[in-house]
Amino acid sequence: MIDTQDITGLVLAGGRGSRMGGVDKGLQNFRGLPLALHTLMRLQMQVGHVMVNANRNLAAYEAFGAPVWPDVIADYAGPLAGFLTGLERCETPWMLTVPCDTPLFPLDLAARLAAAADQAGADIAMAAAPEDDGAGGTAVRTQPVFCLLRVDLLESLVAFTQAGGRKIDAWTAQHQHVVVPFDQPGDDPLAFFNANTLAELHSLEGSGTP
Ligand SMILES: Nc1nc2c(ncn2[C@@H]2O[C@H](COP(=O)(O)OP(=O)(O)OP(=O)(O)O)[C@@H](O)[C@H]2O)c(=O)[nH]1
Ligand SMILES: [Mg+2]
Repeated sequence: MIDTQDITGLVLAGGRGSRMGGVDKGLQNFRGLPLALHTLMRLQMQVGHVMVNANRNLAAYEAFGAPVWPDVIADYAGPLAGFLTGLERCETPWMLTVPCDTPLFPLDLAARLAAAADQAGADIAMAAAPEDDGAGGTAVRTQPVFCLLRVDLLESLVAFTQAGGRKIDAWTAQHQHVVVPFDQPGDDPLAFFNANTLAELHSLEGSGTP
């Protein structure tokens, strides 16, 4: 059994935030708190340890009280650069990544990913959730930035990124992985809605979901 206390949660806040006008997304206000702090608190109650990956305004992130690590590879190489940075710093056997722009993510994310990884004997468990399919319906899509992974995959990720790899799916496909759908009765349809623009952030802030 994977003990959720053996998981370190990593808040991914290292992006450019270009669709938000280039602001530091994690520091935008959400229900009275910086978005990344809201995310950190929601993650902290699910796992044993937490840390933050950020590339700007590091002092503001450090004020949250958790360790803050900037990308170990340069030039905003994408979320996988955050995975790599976290794996290098992680001191528990498992790490769970969560992006800072999806503040209503499930309160049972860590527990369900851990249970599925256990059951499948997998090294990686990723969430999947219903999304607009662009044709008036919904389709369940993998949300690869919600990723529980074994920390001993570090060497593999170093090799993948050194060879120029940047796509999360291309890397996870090389390992035993399981996809966990969060589309069960009782699952919040807004849980994986990510705010890429300020308008999206404000609409999420006003939703009834706690
Ligand atoms: N460490 C790190 N994280 C990143 C990078 N790019 C994106 N992310 C993170 O990956 C998650 C998903 O990112 P997106 O919403 O696609 O990108 P973003 O940079 O936040 O915003 P856009 O520039 O508008 O795409 C967010 O949590 C980002 O903080 C990067 O270069 N380095
Ligand atoms: Mg996003």
